[in-house]
Amino acid sequence: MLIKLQELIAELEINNTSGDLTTKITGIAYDSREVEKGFLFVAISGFETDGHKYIADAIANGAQAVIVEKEVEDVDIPMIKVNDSRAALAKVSAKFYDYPAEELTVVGVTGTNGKTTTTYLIEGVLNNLGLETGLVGTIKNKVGHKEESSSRTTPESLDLQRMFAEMLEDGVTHVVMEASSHALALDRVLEIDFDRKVFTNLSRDHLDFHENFEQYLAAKLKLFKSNDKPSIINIDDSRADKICSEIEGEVISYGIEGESDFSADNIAVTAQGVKYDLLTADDRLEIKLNLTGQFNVYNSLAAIATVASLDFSLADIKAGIEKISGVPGRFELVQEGQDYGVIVDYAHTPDGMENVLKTAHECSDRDVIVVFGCGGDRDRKKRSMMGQLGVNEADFAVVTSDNPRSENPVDIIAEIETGIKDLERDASEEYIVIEDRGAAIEAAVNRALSGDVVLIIGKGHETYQDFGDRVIDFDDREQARNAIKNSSW
Ligand SMILES: CC(=O)N[C@H]1[C@@H](OP(=O)(O)OP(=O)(O)OC[C@H]2O[C@@H](n3ccc(=O)[nH]c3=O)[C@H](O)[C@@H]2O)O[C@H](CO)[C@@H](O)[C@@H]1O[C@H](C)C(=O)N[C@@H](C)C(=O)N[C@H](CCC(=O)O)C(=O)O
Ligand SMILES: Nc1ncnc2c1ncn2[C@@H]1O[C@H](COP(=O)(O)OP(=O)(O)OP(=O)(O)O)[C@@H](O)[C@H]1O
Ligand SMILES: N[C@H](CCC[C@H](N)C(=O)O)C(=O)O
Ligand SMILES: [Mg+2]
Repeated sequence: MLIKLQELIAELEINNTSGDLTTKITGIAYDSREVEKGFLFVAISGFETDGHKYIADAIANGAQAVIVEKEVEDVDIPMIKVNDSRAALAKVSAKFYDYPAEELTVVGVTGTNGKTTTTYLIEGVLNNLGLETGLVGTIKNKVGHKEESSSRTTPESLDLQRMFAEMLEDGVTHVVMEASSHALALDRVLEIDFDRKVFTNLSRDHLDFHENFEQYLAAKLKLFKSNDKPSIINIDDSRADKICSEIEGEVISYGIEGESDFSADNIAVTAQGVKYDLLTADDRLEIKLNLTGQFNVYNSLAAIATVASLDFSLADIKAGIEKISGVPGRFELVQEGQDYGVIVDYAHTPDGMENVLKTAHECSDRDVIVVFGCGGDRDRKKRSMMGQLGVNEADFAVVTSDNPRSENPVDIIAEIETGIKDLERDASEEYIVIEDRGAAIEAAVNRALSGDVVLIIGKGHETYQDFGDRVIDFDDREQARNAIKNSSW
């Protein structure tokens, strides 16, 4: 593909340019290491380093032009100076791939918890309706006929536009994607005109990145303010009113507590799934999900409301959603014939942890043993809160390591324990610390008695453990399976 630089930058707000703008561009990169001959390099001032430092590397790799947001001297390829390189990247990427999102029906899901699950449910239902679907999110990216592994929840704008273009080529008509707060704040989804926008819930997370809760909310709000297409909103969330007040288009509400367009009644939770009556203005319909927990009633209501708003019948939606067997690493049961439950879940926020512990108790009247840690280089304040939840909401906790990244796992665990030590009672007998995650899972499994539930949370579908300087293969489900086999059971 070849495009004139002039055309590529036509929609940008430009401060000044230098060099020949009729130069032909063969591709775009925001990382100098990805630049190939004839590429446009977009220099971004990052959090860790600064793309402007790598312009010479980009040129050495074949860059034909560069977009900058800072004054740079001695660059002898065409240069375009803008105010905001990330926004410029989103715009040139959409242009380069000829605005593929405009040809697709794009559903964006945001919220602290439940994005992945809700996108899987929506995509699963649409797929069951016979549509060609694409999926972009934490677990994987389904790009037309192929699957790509995912390193982030929402990819960079350039990567997203490339995926959309490939999806279109493969005949995809509907794309369901997670829109993380990072993506919204960093303009990764800037040039996407979402057809439906879904809000799951808001609780604390990522307060290492967003300065405070209000900024976190503001990032999420960007999705709903982006256009006047319908928004599907969880009306039971305490921020729903604020979000609805900012929405210009139609609001379709769902919830369990308040009055809403899509609500649930007669909820019955078991380890295998949850059953409820779906209520709309015109219908009452029993829904039997293979996913469990009250939180999945919310996720499924969001999915049903979204697909219904795209003019599909509730009967077809029910048939589709009931076929979905589960989402990898989300309340995933590990069964090796043992007489106690072992569940792997991705809860990694206080809210997610509380919900999942509540659900585990609903599935068993015996003890719930939780295994958890907290990720390094992420929100530190949640650590003590999760420590308290571990001993307060479970019958026994095994505190361990998650992905320590650049931090020392011992320090992270100490911060988790601070919450426990702050409690008025002496909770020292209610938990143990085992830093090695595999050994922690083994200890929890060995402790389980008939009917108990071992809940291993935080890593869900992840198949690695990130120690910063090395990443090892690690899968909670596999570890649990081996621990069960090796136990006296
Ligand atoms: C905080 C954050 O989101 N950071 C993202 C951001 O990094 P940054 O701005 O700090 O980049 P940087 O490392 O300083 O580098 C600056 C620029 O120089 C470039 N560079 C760098 C080195 C070099 O040799 N040549 C070169 O050109 C880089 O490609 C970059 O464009 O832009 C980078 C390029 O797109 C991203 O890779 C990086 O994601 C990091 C890896 C990350 O961990 N992000 C996480 C926190 C994230 O985005 N999480 C959300 C939410 C998760 C959820 O709750 O589901 C997600 O959507 O996944
Ligand atoms: N609607 C919900 N409300 C609260 N907790 C939920 C909800 N849905 C899922 N959870 C819990 O949060 C965990 C993560 O769920 P999911 O992966 O669907 O969320 P996510 O928003 O995609 O997370 P991430 O931001 O890390 O990608 C689940 O394993 C479950 O414990
Ligand atoms: N997408 C989230 C997932 C966190 C999962 C947990 N295992 C951790 O590593 O903290 C993040 O990158 O913040
Ligand atoms: Mg996700």
